[in-house]
Amino acid sequence: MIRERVTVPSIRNSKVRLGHEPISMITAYDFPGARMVDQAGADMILVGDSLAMVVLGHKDTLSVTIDDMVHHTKAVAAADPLALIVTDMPWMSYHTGTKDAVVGASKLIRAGASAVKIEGGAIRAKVIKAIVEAEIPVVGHLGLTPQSVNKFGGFRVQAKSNEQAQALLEDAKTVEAAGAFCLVLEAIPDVVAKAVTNTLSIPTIGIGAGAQCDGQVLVFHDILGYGSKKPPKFVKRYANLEELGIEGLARYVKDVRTGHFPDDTQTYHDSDGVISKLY
Ligand SMILES: Nc1nc(=O)c2c([nH]1)NC[C@@H]1CN(c3ccc(C(=O)N[C@@H](CCC(=O)O)C(=O)O)cc3)CN21
Ligand SMILES: CC(C)C(=O)C(=O)O
Ligand SMILES: [Mg+2]
Repeated sequence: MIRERVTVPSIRNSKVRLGHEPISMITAYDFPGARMVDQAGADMILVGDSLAMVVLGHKDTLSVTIDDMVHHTKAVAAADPLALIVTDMPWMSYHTGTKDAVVGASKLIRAGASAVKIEGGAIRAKVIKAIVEAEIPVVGHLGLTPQSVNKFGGFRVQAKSNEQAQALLEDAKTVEAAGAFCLVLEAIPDVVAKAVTNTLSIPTIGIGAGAQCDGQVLVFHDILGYGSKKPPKFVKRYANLEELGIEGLARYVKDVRTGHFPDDTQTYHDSDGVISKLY
């Protein structure tokens, strides 16, 4: 089967209950990463603000700016993936008013994203609406919204009480009504994600939200075992890139030290014999 370019309408229509297979989404932050994700056949690439943590080594996602997200979106878009590129609106790029939010979102679109992602429910309805009205597709994000880390007092599983679960369902309806075309659900009990998935007509994409969502997303570095920090419970590791990488790098270091690199195949010669005496 020839893979087609993934579009916003094709994702919007991908509810599992309508017979579609689950949506697969993976983060990428640069050109080689985007190539790998696209060649793996993922439907969507998320240029996540998790970039702050997994690429830059910071303790949370609050340090990255709209300019950082533009920079990395350009690198991902340079891979010209068939997967749909969604870029996170970073912290404080949509909290200061709808105009700032729309201008910020437009920068991400000009950098090569096809949609932007916004964390939060009812409190962000106005801003989601404004961006959608500017004809920029929006992905919602509820549950463990990492930009709320200081409010939550850490990266904690959300919607664990009946009251909070009901509030999350209401937020999800509000995000859909505001015009989002899909919704990420992060670190919530599976029963809550199931209720949201069954209630909404836009697809849900889970990360630590159980198997009932219309899709799944994980961080590139978590899937590949690239980066040494302990990943969250919801991660399944499919490779150990760090181990593989260290092994390759160590062989290079050893070859340099023992004089086995470079050899003739990696060396240029004066093949025309024109270089005689050099002083
Ligand atoms: N590598 C990585 N993977 C991610 O999925 C990810 C990031 N970084 N950075 C941005 C956010 C932050 N995320 C996180 C980070 C930590 C936990 C975590 O430690 N969770 C605990 C449960 C905490 C509790 O509720 O008590 C766990 O053990 O899973 C969860 C999500 C998800 N995102
Ligand atoms: C974890 C996903 C959903 C995300 O927002 C990110 O990678 O920044
Ligand atoms: Mg994010």
